[in-house]
Amino acid sequence: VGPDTWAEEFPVANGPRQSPINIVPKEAHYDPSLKALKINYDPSNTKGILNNGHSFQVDFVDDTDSSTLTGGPISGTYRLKQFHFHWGGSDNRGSEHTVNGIRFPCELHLVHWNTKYPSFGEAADKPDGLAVVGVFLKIGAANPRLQKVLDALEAIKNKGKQTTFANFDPKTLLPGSLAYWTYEGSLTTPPLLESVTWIVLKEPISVSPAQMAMFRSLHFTGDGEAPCCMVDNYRPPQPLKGRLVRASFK
Ligand SMILES: NS(=O)(=O)c1ccc(C(=O)NCc2ccccc2F)cc1
Ligand SMILES: [Zn+2]
Repeated sequence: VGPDTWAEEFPVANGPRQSPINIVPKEAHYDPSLKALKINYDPSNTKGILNNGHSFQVDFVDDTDSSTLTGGPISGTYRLKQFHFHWGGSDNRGSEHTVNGIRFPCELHLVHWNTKYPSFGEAADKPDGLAVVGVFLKIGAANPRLQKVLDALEAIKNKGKQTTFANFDPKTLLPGSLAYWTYEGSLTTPPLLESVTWIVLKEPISVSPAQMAMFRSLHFTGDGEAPCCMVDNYRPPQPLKGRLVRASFK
């Protein structure tokens, strides 16, 4: 049921480009040819918020190029599909990527698909199909931009619940610096497809302990089931298998 059993049904779980990974900054290669990230999101594309039973996600209308990611390590235009988070049962764990073995309490993923393919579903199994921007959350002051998302959670406490969520600009969740590490990886949940160019921002954003408690108030379980708090929905770091991690900064 957890990450240790996934290889039985999804053999790619032991593949050559699995995610997440532990990032060792000293072993990352600064690549001066890496471009700056270009992120343009249209808040009116916000479609709704859903408890999918393993996280919650905010979905976006992705039938036009109005919310896109370009530049950085990618070529072409990738459209924002959704963003979601991974978090722990306590503040000492929760992120999927780690930095020098340090785990953050939470990690944000902004999921984009390559418009050279007709849809997310078509892009999801191509080696250059997806690009996910990862942002670490670090315990500190309450994050007012995050609070708007967290205020919607009481309406989607249980698996399968969804509600309207409008006019949210995910760009407000990004840190001041867009400096990043990048490597070729995979989805971190089944089907674990090896189709993701990972772009992990170096600078974390803040989250308060009270805000972390709001993440942990969600349930993995559906209405009528014995409630089970949604926590520790992260996959631990996977073997690097010789992959290069590049840095956009010195
Ligand atoms: N944690 S993450 O690496 O950012 C991640 C992002 C997206 C998915 C996803 O869309 N899964 C469903 C799915 C997968 C493949 C095809 C269609 C799907 F709906 C899973 C993991
Ligand atoms: Zn994720």
